[in-house]
Amino acid sequence: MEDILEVKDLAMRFDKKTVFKNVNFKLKKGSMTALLGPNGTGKTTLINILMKLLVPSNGSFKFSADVSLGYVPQFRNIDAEYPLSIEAFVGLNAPVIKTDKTKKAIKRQLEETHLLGIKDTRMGEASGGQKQRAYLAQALLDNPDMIILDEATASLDPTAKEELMGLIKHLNQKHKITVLFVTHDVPLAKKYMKDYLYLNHGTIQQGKMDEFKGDYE
Ligand SMILES: Nc1ncnc2c1ncn2[C@@H]1O[C@H](COP(=O)(O)OP(=O)(O)OP(=O)(O)O)[C@@H](O)[C@H]1O
Repeated sequence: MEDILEVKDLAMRFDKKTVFKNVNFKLKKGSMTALLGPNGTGKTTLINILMKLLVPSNGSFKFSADVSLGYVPQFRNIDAEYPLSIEAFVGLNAPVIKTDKTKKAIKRQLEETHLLGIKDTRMGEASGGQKQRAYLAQALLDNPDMIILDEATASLDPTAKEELMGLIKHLNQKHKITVLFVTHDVPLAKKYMKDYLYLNHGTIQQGKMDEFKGDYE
């Protein structure tokens, strides 16, 4: 299987503090990888570099040609008063004037993420799992080849976690979407992901998820 991402000698320093260095890895198209590591080891920093929100101090990375990336953040910045409906929120990732084609695409993603029945619910009053699926639907509007989820299951209850992960697995199997999933939840990663990247002590290791033996859980 072809690579979708190649990371070479990546390093990140903030002022004098080196977060990581010599980070090298490749991800295959259609792979499911957990990005693990203790707090503060640079998982979010690495994602921000891949999303081109940060410029690395050293090294380079390359996605395969024409790759479309989707990003699913944690929903923590949505407060109870947030006025938009789930449908309108998903549509934020589309032009303001919605053509019929766009409206259909939004409907399809609401269906895909099991939100169509509650599309008029206000985001502010949606449950954590529903909010997270709305972020996922938003990211899916771009028809991504790869999605990056940053601690998307943190603060969800067990049922919502399983539902989100089931959906991610379905997207991987049905649409061959490559998944990079940042998490602290090793059991969940063992259940749903195939490979791991483990960021610790300033560098990275890669392996098969069922063989992961990190010194933290
Ligand atoms: N803009 C910045 N300026 C200076 N230091 C930063 C900046 N962003 C992150 N850091 C530092 O880089 C280190 C890695 O942070 P990062 O948020 O990437 O870790 P993380 O592995 O995602 O942590 P967590 O699991 O707690 O989310 C931390 O020590 C953090 O304080």
